[in-house]
Amino acid sequence: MPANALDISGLTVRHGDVLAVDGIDLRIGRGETVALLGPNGAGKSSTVSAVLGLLHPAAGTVRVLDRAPADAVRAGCVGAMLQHGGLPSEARVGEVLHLVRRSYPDPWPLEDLVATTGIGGLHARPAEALSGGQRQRVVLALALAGQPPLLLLDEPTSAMDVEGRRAFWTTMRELAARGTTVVFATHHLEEADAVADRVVVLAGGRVVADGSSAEVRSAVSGRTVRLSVTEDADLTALPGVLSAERQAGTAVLTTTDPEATLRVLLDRGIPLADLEVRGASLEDAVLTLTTGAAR
Ligand SMILES: Nc1ncnc2c1ncn2[C@@H]1O[C@H](COP(=O)(O)OP(=O)(O)OP(=O)(O)O)[C@@H](O)[C@H]1O
Repeated sequence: MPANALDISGLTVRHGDVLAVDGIDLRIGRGETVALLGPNGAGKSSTVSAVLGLLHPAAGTVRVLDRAPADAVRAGCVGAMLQHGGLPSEARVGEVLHLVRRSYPDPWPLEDLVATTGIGGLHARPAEALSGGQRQRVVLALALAGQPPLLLLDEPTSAMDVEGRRAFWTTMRELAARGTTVVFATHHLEEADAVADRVVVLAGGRVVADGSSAEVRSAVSGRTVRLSVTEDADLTALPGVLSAERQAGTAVLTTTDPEATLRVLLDRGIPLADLEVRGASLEDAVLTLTTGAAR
């Protein structure tokens, strides 16, 4: 059995004149749950498309479970949810599910699949009559129908409500616990933080960070200090402070030395009302890492 679910070397993807992916190397081991993060246009979807064999790289190689992408897909090793994944509009959900399950040698048992993806009650519904979130759940069911060892998900929860998202990530955690490799692109950084054991940050078609969420967050120095302040509070020349903003009576300070900053605030007689000190969030880290890196 191959050790890696994905082996990407020097992957370069062009769409006409646009260099979407600029020579990335990425190895993802079996059973990992990996979030692909980065701003619009960073190259996440293009990478996913190359892994699915939907486009030809301009350079580099992609191996999926030690096979060429199209072979891996044909062998039923990959389940995918794409941003623009279509469903035949007039076909009923039950029919599509039946057809897709039938094409796999060892399909996911129907009742369990329906319960897991929360699509009970949608069987007789034509695809065109589904809400955005329902459609995403049906597409998930289709992606899981063959019990693939690798799941590739491009913004899978973008149309789901809070409950749908929670259920979705619970399913993903269960799949990961069973050894499924899950690779997902998202703009919901709190989901990546909670679910992924590794995050890969892309910007301008390159990998700008790769590690656990804690590692990526720690690459960004600075803590955020928030406190309620009056208009005349002097926030100038505070030690350690990289940036200071006021937002409707709240001061937001980014500082490399919260203790020194707070000591001087106290010396100036500024009360530490509603004080909150926190480390960089994944969102702060991704913003810092990708600002200026995108083309
Ligand atoms: N079919 C296409 N034709 C021309 N340019 C494209 C095409 N698809 C993507 N691009 C360009 O390639 C670059 C990378 O796009 P890609 O969709 O891979 O980024 P992304 O990180 O998935 O972005 P998003 O978060 O907005 O989905 C962008 O500059 C985009 O405009």
